[in-house]
Amino acid sequence: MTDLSSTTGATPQTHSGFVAIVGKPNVGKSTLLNAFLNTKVAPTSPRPQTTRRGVRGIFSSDTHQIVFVDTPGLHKPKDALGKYMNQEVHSALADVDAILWVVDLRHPPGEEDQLVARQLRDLPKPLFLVGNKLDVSKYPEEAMKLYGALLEGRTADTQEVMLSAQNNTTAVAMLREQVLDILPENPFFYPRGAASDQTREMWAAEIIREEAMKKLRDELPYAVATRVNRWTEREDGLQRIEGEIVVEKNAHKGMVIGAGGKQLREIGQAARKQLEVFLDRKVFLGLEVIVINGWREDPEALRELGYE
Ligand SMILES: Nc1nc2c(ncn2[C@@H]2O[C@H](COP(=O)(O)OP(=O)(O)OP(=O)(O)O)[C@@H](O)[C@H]2O)c(=O)[nH]1
Repeated sequence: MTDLSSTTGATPQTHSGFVAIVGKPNVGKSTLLNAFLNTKVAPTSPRPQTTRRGVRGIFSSDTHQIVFVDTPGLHKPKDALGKYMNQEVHSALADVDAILWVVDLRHPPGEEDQLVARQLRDLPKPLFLVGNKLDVSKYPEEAMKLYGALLEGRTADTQEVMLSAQNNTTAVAMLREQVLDILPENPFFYPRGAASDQTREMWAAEIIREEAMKKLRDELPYAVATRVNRWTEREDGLQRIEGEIVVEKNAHKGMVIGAGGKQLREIGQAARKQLEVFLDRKVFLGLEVIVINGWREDPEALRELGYE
């Protein structure tokens, strides 16, 4: 990056743009986003399809701003929620200036990667193929070649990077620099200090959902949504947050609450701990489980829960 302002005396030109992070579920997209920003704006969990909304994370330097659009993992949809998630990916790709395609170097490409590659091959936008989980991959170079081959014939700018989003802050910072370098000349889209466009309530609800998804078994993790309805701050700094875990059937309610309320308590404790770390404040977290029948197939309920 060259800053001409010191030699010309002109106001420094700003560069900014939207960059989508795409890839199949569970490859580490949200982990990479959080690493780019050195903070937690997106939920991560060992379960695929944790991310449901195109969360935006924002990184700003003096002259450059990247607005990251973290997308849900592209997959074959099974229900209206799944369709919503895939649409989020399509619209993210149409609106961005560059794309980061994250792949898991532990495995060769599968059907879902081919699905992603098909969407990316003819897209006339700069692309970074990011081979992630380098720390735990046995044959990273071989895997990377196979992923690269899926893009054969692509004419737009394509760069390849292998790294570990979880453990390699230097490589992540270098990739961020490469992305900054290709941003078009634009005014900043967000204030310099902003890290995300989510409200604090949406952010907290996603942390609660992350903890719920980690604890729940079988299909249940995908049948829960979360929201935060009240957030008040006491004079001594205590944050009082009241949230709901939404399930789609009465029968699921007890499964989330667990015997004697044990499981709900554990979800609440884990979420509260995370919230306290990130807010650096004491948190009281009240959690309730409510039923909205068949919410995953109900457009109105999906809207109400913020999936629109
Ligand atoms: N060993 C290792 N694990 C990683 C790395 N990056 C991510 N993970 C783990 O991979 C899992 C999935 O990470 P996420 O960031 O939630 O993946 P995602 O692609 O956003 O997943 P979806 O929300 O399903 O689309 C988590 O358990 C992460 O801790 C890495 O570089 N190395």
